[in-house]
Parts: sequence; structure tokens; C-alpha cells
Amino acid sequence: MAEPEINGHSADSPGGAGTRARAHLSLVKDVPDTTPTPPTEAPDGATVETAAGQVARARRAVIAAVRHERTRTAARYAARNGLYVVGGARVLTRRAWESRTTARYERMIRAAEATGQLEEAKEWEERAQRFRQQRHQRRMEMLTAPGRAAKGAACAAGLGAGGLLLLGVALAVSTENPADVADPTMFVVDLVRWMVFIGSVVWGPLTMAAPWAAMAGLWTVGRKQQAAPKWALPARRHDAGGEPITPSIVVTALRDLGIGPLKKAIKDMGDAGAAMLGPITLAGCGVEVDVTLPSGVSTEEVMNRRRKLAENLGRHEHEVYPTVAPAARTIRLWIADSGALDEPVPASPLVLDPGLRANYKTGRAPWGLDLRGDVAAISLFQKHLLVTGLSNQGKTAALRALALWLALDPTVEFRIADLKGVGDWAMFDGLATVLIQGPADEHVMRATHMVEDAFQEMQDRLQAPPGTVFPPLVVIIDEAQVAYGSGVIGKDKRPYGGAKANSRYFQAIKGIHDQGRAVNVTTWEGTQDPTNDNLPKRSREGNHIRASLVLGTEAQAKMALGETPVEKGAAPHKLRQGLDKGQVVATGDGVPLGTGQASMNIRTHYINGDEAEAIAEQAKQRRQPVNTADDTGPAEPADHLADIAAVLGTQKRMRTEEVRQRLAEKNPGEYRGWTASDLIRTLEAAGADAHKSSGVMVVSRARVLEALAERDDDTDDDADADDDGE
Ligand SMILES: Nc1ncnc2c1ncn2[C@@H]1O[C@H](COP(=O)(O)OP(=O)(O)OP(=O)(O)O)[C@@H](O)[C@H]1O
Repeated sequence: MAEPEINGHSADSPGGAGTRARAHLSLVKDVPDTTPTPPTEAPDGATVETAAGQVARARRAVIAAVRHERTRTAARYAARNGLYVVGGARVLTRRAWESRTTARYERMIRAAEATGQLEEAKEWEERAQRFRQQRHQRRMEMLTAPGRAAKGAACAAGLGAGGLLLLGVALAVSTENPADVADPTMFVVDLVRWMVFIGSVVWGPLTMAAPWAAMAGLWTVGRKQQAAPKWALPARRHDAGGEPITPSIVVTALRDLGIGPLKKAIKDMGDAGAAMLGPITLAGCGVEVDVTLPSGVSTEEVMNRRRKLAENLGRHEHEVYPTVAPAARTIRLWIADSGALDEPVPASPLVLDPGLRANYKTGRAPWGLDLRGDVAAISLFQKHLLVTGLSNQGKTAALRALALWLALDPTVEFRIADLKGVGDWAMFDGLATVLIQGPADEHVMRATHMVEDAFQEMQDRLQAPPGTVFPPLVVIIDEAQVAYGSGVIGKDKRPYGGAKANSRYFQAIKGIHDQGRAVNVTTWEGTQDPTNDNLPKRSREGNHIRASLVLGTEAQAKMALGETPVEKGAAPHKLRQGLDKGQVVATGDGVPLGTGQASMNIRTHYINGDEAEAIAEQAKQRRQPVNTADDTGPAEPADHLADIAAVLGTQKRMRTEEVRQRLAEKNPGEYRGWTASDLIRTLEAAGADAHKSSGVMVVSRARVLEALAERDDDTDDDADADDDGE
């Protein structure tokens, strides 16, 4: 600010006050000398420049050239590319080190312990143990390797020489020329001679090219990993220049928010507002600070001015996350290092570790990183899940990443309807028991049957004796808005889709939301651009975990996540469409939220189609082959009498207890909950009553078959009567 005045001085009085002012200034701060040097009048009247003026001009030109953005970019470019080689060497050395030691396992154990995943830590510990044993075995084998190799070489040489001699003898016998005995051996000798010759010719260029090829390899690895210091990286990757966050910057940013009472309170504070702040702590790729607001200022007022707050802090809006802290009247600010959130998210552990296992009950799916850069792992045990967001922002990829992790637990059954049907879920063919793919009415009908079927299975499970253990059944409907929006009507005049109470799809989903959790039947829905019509309130609120990618408005954010998380700071509507692809704001049970935290931003790992195929393949190898159906058909009621006849098989009579047991094995969903009186009643109704034989109740095969035949006759008669009537 003072500079123009000083420059003004110097222009007026070059050798006097101006020079003094410059001298003084240079002691204070090293600024470029931009003072124009005045021309001097030559004796003949021409204007000439003094030597000092020329030097000063040259100096200015050099300084300007050195400081020019292009020079800096070029210097960064040169430094970066040189350092990629060094970085690449470091990366490869680390990889080699990790492949020979237990460093990687120890790192994973620490990470698992830090996120409270003790099961996972134990699993890594066991793997490390196995690795140590195998390494020991390899080392022991290496001790005896030279002897074995020498023996092998001697054997091979002997066999080779013998073979050539034998071949020579055979040749000599066939040509009747004893001199041919040596031909095969001489051929091999010539071959070796040629190989040595060719080797000696290419050896020179090869040894010349090898270091360059090695350098190019190191450079490629370094570049891929961006293994250069931050300052040398391209502008979009290095720090975009935001100031470090200090207490005075935070207080000033709050003071200038435009909230009158806050401004006044800060002015009145003896310590210029510092008392409002808790300690500023490093939190991942940013800092965190709690701000206790003065009385008369609500947390909501500050949260509503998020953009201005971010700008006052020298950050973009998406780099500042204000949330309501557990303490009263306190707001928690997490402020990212400038540009840090634009760094790519590393690859998923599912891609990096092909040996990864999952456990439905105790495990947590490694979904991505939170804003601090810590692992964000989600528990999916007995959770209904909803992922929503605008189109093409990574909804399917986020949902699929969770399913791929869970597929690594072979006990989990999947039934999937992808109502877009462009193959995003195709890798689940042979893994899911049902896979419906397509957007037409027919697919909505099939998806509805699939959900109704799961609902029926849930009902059956609920009837089972207490303590029965159920395998997890996860029903996934991606692009569920297609089902909610469908106008297709069934033969019974009931709508399949829609958000009305009689919508078959909606009813089945609601039914599972209400009671499915306890018997391990859960739904996961992915939906686009939520509205009250394409995602009814009762349906969205039935989910335990709700996650949203970028959305258009706050009202949509409330639909996606619920009112409370949004009021406490969850803001999917503040994410940047296109730039924040794959970033979800997640809330609910199963999301690792801290005390008082209402939501979490998770930058999910992206698993592309090929990687998803490979992970699904591993999952298939760990489970029994699955015949994937593309339609479950409307649920047919079970034929009890026919089922009883089937379990009797060829036996004349069978104890009622055994019949019940066999029925439960044949169709657990239908018969697991049957009591003895259910069986007796069914038999009586059909006229094939159970009776006592040798003191125990038995079912007679003859009576059951008779009852079946009678029933079939009756059905035929009814059909004939109907035909006559017509
Ligand atoms: N986690 C991620 N990180 C970076 N990019 C991602 C991520 N997830 C998805 N993308 C990108 O976004 C694109 C769209 O992803 P996806 O198909 O999952 O979106 P969607 O929201 O399901 O789309 P639609 O609404 O059309 O079904 C992907 O092709 C990929 O390029």
C-alpha cells in the first residue's frame, strides 16, 4: 500500500529522498526496484542513459525474467522431470523392500487398528505370520540351491552331449558315413559360435541403451506416482497458494462475515477474538478448529455464510466444512490445504490386494477416504442402504464398490436389478442368484417380483424358530427411480411402480425396511436426482445408511440424507458437479462418525469396469457356482399335498416328525416354521389323515396319493364344467 508513495518520492528526487527511501525499504523488505531511472541531458542536448541506469535496467530485466511465471513453470517442469527419476527409484526400492519384508503387513495392521477394525488387524497379523514362514522356507531352500543347480547343470551337459553323440551315430548309420557322427555336435558348436558373435555385436549398443531404458522406466514410475516434491508438481497439483490458517485469519474471517453481533462481539473482546478459538490442529490434508460463538450468534447464521467464510479464509467453498460441534454454540471448521481435495483418491484396497476377504457381520467395507485422508470403512451388517445423486456422478460405482467388497464373503446372497441395464452390474452374472438388467416395463415388473420374493422370504424367516441363523440376503436395485416412476399396471389392476400406498414395488421395499434387518434381509437402492415422487419419504427414511453424491438443491439434500444431518452441516448440494465425482456425504448407522458428528464426506475409491470384473472373478472362485436367473417370476404358492407326496418318495409310511423335517429341508422358506399341527391340519383338509402305527403318528403314502388323485379329478371336472358353461 505504501509503495506508490515511496515510488512517487523517488521519481521526484532521484538522488536524494527517493534513494534514501529505497535504501531504507530494502532493509525492510526485498522488493523489486521498479523506480524509473531518469534520463540525463547530454551536453549536445541529446538524452543519454547513465551507466548506473543501464545496470539498473538490466538488473530489473533479469529479475523480471527470473520471476516470470513462464520461467517458473519451465524450472518446475525441468525439476519435476528430473525428480521423477529419483522418485521412481524410491518407489521401486520401497516396493522391493516391502515385497521382501513384513513392512506392508505392519502398515495395514496399524491402519486397521487405527480405525478400530480388530478382526481385520488379526487377519493381517496372520498373513504376516504366513509370509514369514514362507520366507523362511524359501531361504532354507536357497542354502541348498547352488549344489542342486551345479548337479542339474552337470546332468544336463552330460545328457546333451550323450544325446548329440547318439544322434550322430544314428546319422552315420543311415548315411553309412562314419564322419557324420560329429555332425550334430559340430552344428551345436557353430550355433554357439554364432550366438556369441551376435551377442558381441549387440552387446555394445545394449549396454549403452540399458541405463537410458532404466532411467525411462524410473521416470515413468515416478511420473505415475507423482513422486516429486509438491512445489515441482504442475500448478493444478501443487498447493494453489492459500495462506496457512492462523488464529488471526480465522478471527478476521469470522469478523468480516457480515454478521453484526459477531463483528461487535469480536471488537469488544480484549484479545481480539482469540478466546473464541480452540487449538488449530492438523487434520489430514487440512486443519480443524472449534469456534465457540459469542452469545447472540447462532451456529446456523455462520453455516449459512459458508461461501463468504471460505473466501475470507482464502479458500474455495468446497474446501471449508463447517459443522455443528458437540459443545453448545460451537462450530467446527475443517479447512483444507488449498488444492488438496483435488488430488486423486488412491486405488481401492480391493484392487490393490487380491487376497482381501470380507465379513458381513464383523467387517467394514473400505469405501474411500474421509476429508482428513483417513480410511472411511463402512459396516454393512443388517443395514438398508440408499445412495443417491445427480446423474453420472458415480452413484453406480459407489454402490457397486460396496457390493464387490461384500461379495468376497461367500455366505452373502445377492439379488440385483439394474434398471439402466448397460452392463454396469454384468460382472455379477454367476455371482448373484438374480440379475435383471434393463429399463423397460418388463424389467420393472421382474424387479418388483424379485423384491416381493425377498419380502416373502423375509416373512418365512420371521416364522422360523428363535435362534435360527439366516444367510445374508442383499437385494440391490440400481436406478430405483425407474421403478418408483413406472406406470405399469398388473393384471390385478395394482400398479407395479409409483409412490402410492398400493404400489407393489414400494410396498415390498417398505415391508423389508420394516422387518428385514433382524433376519438378514436388506435392500440397497441407488436412485437419481431424488424427488418426493421418485423416492417416497417412507422409503428413503427406512434406510439405515444414506449417502448422497452431488445434488442440485438443499431441499434435495434433505430428502437424500434427512433434515438433521443437513442442518448440522451435511451439504451434498455444495459439492461440485463433475469435479467431485465419487464424493459422497454419508450418514447413519454403520458410517464411522465421531461423537456429535452428523455426516461424513467420503471420497470413494473408483473401481473401473475391468477391475470390478477381476474382483467379481475372485469372489466367484470363493463360492459355489451360482446359476444366475434373470427373472424370479411371480411368487407361486407352495402345493403342500404335492410336497408331502414328494418327500414320502417310495416309502409306504413315514413318521409325521420325519415328514416335517424333510419338508423343511425341501423348502425352508415355506416349511421351516411348520408345527406338527400344521401338518396334521393339512392332511385332514385333504382327506389323507395321519394315523397311529406301532404307537407313533405316521403319514400313509397311499392315502396322500389317493387325495392328490381325487383333487386332480375335481379340478378336471371343474374345468369341464367351465367349458360346458361357455
Ligand atoms: N469415485 C470416483 N472417482 C472418480 N470418478 C468417478 C468415481 N466414480 C465414478 N466416476 C466417474 O463417473 C462416471 C460415472 O459413474 P457412474 O456410472 O457410477 O455414475 P452414475 O451416477 O451411476 O451415473 P448414472 O446416473 O448415469 O447412472 C464414471 O464413468 C467415472 O468416470
